[in-house]
Formats: sequence, structure tokens, C-alpha cells
Amino acid sequence: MNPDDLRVYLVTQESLSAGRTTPEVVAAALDGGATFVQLREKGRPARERYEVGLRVRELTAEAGVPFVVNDRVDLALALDADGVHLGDEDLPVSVARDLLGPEAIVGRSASSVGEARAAREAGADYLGVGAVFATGSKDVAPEDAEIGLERVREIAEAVDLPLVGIGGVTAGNAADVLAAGADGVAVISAITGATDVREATRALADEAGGENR
Ligand SMILES: Cc1ncc(COP(=O)(O)OP(=O)(O)O)c(N)n1
Ligand SMILES: Cc1ncsc1CCOP(=O)(O)O
Ligand SMILES: [Mg+2]
Repeated sequence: MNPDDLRVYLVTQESLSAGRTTPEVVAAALDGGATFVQLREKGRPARERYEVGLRVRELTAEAGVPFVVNDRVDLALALDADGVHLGDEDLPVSVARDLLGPEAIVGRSASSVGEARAAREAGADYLGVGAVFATGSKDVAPEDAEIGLERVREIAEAVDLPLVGIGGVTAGNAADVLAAGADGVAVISAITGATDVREATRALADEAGGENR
């Protein structure tokens, strides 16, 4: 995959979108320069994720932006998504790869060098590293909470895979995440909860613009 695609990575969550629908948020974020979209929608029934995902698939295809589904390989297949993002509680990377094929994008969460190395060996295409900073958007296990920029740097130096930093990322700290070696920033609330989604995405894109790398 092209690491530049990871620069401004939107993770959707309608319950954190200030009354807007996920397709509304995705459309505005793409307009503001989002370069990658993950359908997360934790807690919603599969049927709802599928219905929302159909529209997100259309929007991302029109924009030429990669689209992956969180957790669920079946939904990724049903939506003709570009891939899937997997964590400790999800299917193993190797199984997802077998099901989705060699061209699919398979992302894997990692919060340590050991996890990152294992993900690479299993065939992951990129890493979601975090939670870098404190986040209110996910209950994170204590060992995965606020891992900090130094851990991002260690992982970036140790493992030859593209990576995004996730967890508490805002326009105010995105440049620091890139300076630590990340290829991009993955964001829920700084985009979904913003008053102006397009402007918030644009601000993140400005900060993640590459001049720090
Ligand atoms: C880009 C990215 N990185 C990490 C995660 C977290 O995945 P996971 O650990 O499986 O937790 P859930 O998001 O499923 O609650 C992610 N979704 N995206
Ligand atoms: C899904 C996920 N994985 C690690 S932190 C996190 C939540 C990120 O949300 P926010 O950008 O609002 O902190
Ligand atoms: Mg998961």
C-alpha cells in the first residue's frame, strides 16, 4: 500500500458525531482532505453497519480514497471494501488475508514493538499504533493506554511497516505524531465531533502535511 494514503485517516463512529450521520461526516471529511476511511461504528448491529457502509463505500470510491472495515472480514467482503482493520479480539491477520486475498489492505493494532513485529510477520500491511494519548472514544486496557510519542518512535524504528498513530490525536499534536515516525494520524473525535468537519479535517491535513518527516 502507499503510506501517503494513511496521512489523515478517519475512523467513523456515528455515536460520537454530534447528531450527524456517518455518511454526512465522511462526505465532509473527504471534502476536507481525509485520505483513508475506516468504518468502525462499534456497538451497532451488523445490518446497520452494512447499510451505512454501502454509502461510505460509494463516497470513498468517488473520492479515490481507500476504505476498510473495522473488525469484520464478512462486512469487508459484503461491502467490497479495500480491506479490514484488526485488533487483539478480531480474526488473526493470516486468516483475514486468506479470506480477502493478496491485494486487500489488512491493518493491525499494535501498542508495543513485539506486537508490531508479530503483525508484520503475520502479513499486515500497516499498523494502528496507540492509544498514543488519552482518549475518551474507546475503553483502552491499561497497558495500551497513553503509550506516548517515544513508543511510536520505537515501533517506527523497529518495524518496517507504514503506521498511523491513534488515540487523542488532534490538530494540536498531529505534527508531533508524524515527527515521531508515523506516516499519518488516525482520528475519531477530532473529526467526528468537530463543529465544522471539513475545516477540522483540513486543519489535521495541514499539520500532517509532511514537512516534519
Ligand atoms: C487505525 C486503527 N488503529 C487501531 C484501532 C483499534 O483496533 P482494536 O484494537 O481492534 O479496537 P476497536 O477499534 O475494534 O475497538 C483501530 N480501530 N484503527
Ligand atoms: C479506536 C481506538 N484505538 C485506540 S485509541 C482509539 C480511539 C481513538 O479515538 P479518538 O481519536 O477520539 O481519541
Ligand atoms: Mg477491533
